[in-house]
Amino acid sequence: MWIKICGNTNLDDCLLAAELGADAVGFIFAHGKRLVTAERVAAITSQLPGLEKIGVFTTLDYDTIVRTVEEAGLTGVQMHGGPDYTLSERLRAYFGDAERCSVIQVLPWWTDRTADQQRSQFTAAAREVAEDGSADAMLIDSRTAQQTGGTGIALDWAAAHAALRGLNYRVIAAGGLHAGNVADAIEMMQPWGVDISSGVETGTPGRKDPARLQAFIEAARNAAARPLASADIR
Ligand SMILES: O=C(O)c1ccccc1NCC(=O)[C@H](O)[C@H](O)COP(=O)(O)O
Repeated sequence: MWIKICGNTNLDDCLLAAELGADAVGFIFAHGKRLVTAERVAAITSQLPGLEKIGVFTTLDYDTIVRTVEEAGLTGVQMHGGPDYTLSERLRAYFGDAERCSVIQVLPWWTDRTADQQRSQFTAAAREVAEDGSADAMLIDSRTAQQTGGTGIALDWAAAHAALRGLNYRVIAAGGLHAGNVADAIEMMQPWGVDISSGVETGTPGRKDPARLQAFIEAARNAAARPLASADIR
């Protein structure tokens, strides 16, 4: 199970995430409570060996993304403004393989719409990401009319899983996860990875709570090690 801790703003939280066994840390280059600059992130990533460093973008501007990846020392891009297949392909062509820079396409799950209202559009978008093939994974995240990401709201994992059925592609589950619900999310969605931000914070957005961080990573690792109760393995 690939585990990403998102919305970081300081080195200490990233070092702790690495020590506790996270695979990736994320930084938000989009307006909101956890916005960071490339300069600030460069000071963090230069002291973080061996961990994936993912930049989260709502912009679809190719030049801005490439420049930020290079200035901030990132190893991956999470595209919250799309999906945009042309941009994904251009980033893949520029950076080469995922070793240099992975590309994650975000598919929104609208928490203010029912599963029936969004299923067909969601499934069509997921199929397009899979058929296009230029992204390394698709990340399913809660979206509201007000917030593009970092909502802290859980989505309907079973409905999302059903809408993704038959797709042979890496899926990352996100949106409102925490130590108490990640096992259910893993059981119901059967993702390749999980991503969290708000659920490992207590007060200030962008500051991670060590106890919550540890509890989340342990819960995700334990859940991933258990055989699935459901026989429905994608
Ligand atoms: O966190 C933000 O402020 C943000 C703003 C715009 C786009 C994405 C943003 N965050 C992305 C994430 O932190 C995570 O990838 C994901 O949304 C999970 O967040 P959470 O529900 O808080 O666990």
